[in-house]
Amino acid sequence: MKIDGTAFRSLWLDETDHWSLRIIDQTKLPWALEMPRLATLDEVAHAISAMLVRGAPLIGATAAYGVAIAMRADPSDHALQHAITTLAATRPTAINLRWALQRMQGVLQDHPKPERAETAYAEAAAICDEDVATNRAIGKHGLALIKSRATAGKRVNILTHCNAGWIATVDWGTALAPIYMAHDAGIDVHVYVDETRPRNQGASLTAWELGKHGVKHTVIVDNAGGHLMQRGAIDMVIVGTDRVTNAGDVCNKIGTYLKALAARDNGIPFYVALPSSTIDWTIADGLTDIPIEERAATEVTTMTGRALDGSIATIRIVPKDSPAANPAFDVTPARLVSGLITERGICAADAASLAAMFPEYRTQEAA
Ligand SMILES: CSC[C@H]1O[C@H](OP(=O)(O)O)[C@H](O)[C@@H]1O
Repeated sequence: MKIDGTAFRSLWLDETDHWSLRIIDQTKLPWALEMPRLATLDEVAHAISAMLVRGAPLIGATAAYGVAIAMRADPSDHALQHAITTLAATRPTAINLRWALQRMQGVLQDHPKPERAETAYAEAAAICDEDVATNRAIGKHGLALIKSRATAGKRVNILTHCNAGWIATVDWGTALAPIYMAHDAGIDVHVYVDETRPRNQGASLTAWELGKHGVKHTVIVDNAGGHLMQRGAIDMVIVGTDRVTNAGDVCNKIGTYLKALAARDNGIPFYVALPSSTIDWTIADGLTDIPIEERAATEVTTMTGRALDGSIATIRIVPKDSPAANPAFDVTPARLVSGLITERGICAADAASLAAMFPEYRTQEAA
């Protein structure tokens, strides 16, 4: 995607030191565009756990380069296992992290040590290029859904939750890819952007992305979505996901389940956009088998933003002695999902449809 006319991916190898990684620090958006360099395994691990980079596919791609950076420092078996273990521990919910690390380990574990670094960088680059192509395909399949609702030039109003845009992936995004393509095709599309407390990925990231691309949008508080659906203001919902089970249960940012319930109650289609790397073929029941990340209470009790004097400030919004809980994801049962927008097409959220669309992945036993 472009930022003020310049083409960007969410991560890239440093222009001078080709072994280190450059990222967009998403904790600084939309106030500042900072692109720090990650040169060590620990710097990559911190960038993922502290959400400088976030979004399931981007977490996986960044971790893949984390393995490559580790291999350049030390290509030993011990260093490879340490890198895999360190990166796997950064965030528990997005399956793309495990998928990418298993892929890197599979390529490297029996590979000659002197060639491990070069091979690791090549595999990480392949993961990134595949992600861009996959998301472009998701966009095209999702575009058809939006087109079907743009009858007679009618504006299509779409609600999305959190950020599943190009900065949650290597490029294009998942839930936002169809929206970008609809906008570029001249369809009158408007997006209601859930702010997405407590990290405000919608207010800070989705709004920033859509604004940079010229897509009409309105930021709303998380609790307004149901009200807008009841009053006919929403034509469809498209969200991203961090993990889908082999039976179609969807794990996504906290609050997604409530939007799915409101959509079902109002007869509004609820779509989930995802690459097949986000499907966990080893589990069926999302409620019992997907680990839900519990993040720091301070993400709930404080807020960070730009003060009116232009400075970046963090303020407390909860009494000092009040405890806070911060589950970062929830699970939407497959029965509430209208369809899964994948790189191979629209798939019903059920085991048979997923197995038919991805026959090579047959349901697997948990590792
Ligand atoms: C394209 S995956 C986007 C997915 O990841 C986000 O989680 P986080 O911001 O915590 O990494 C959110 O659940 C999005 O839907």
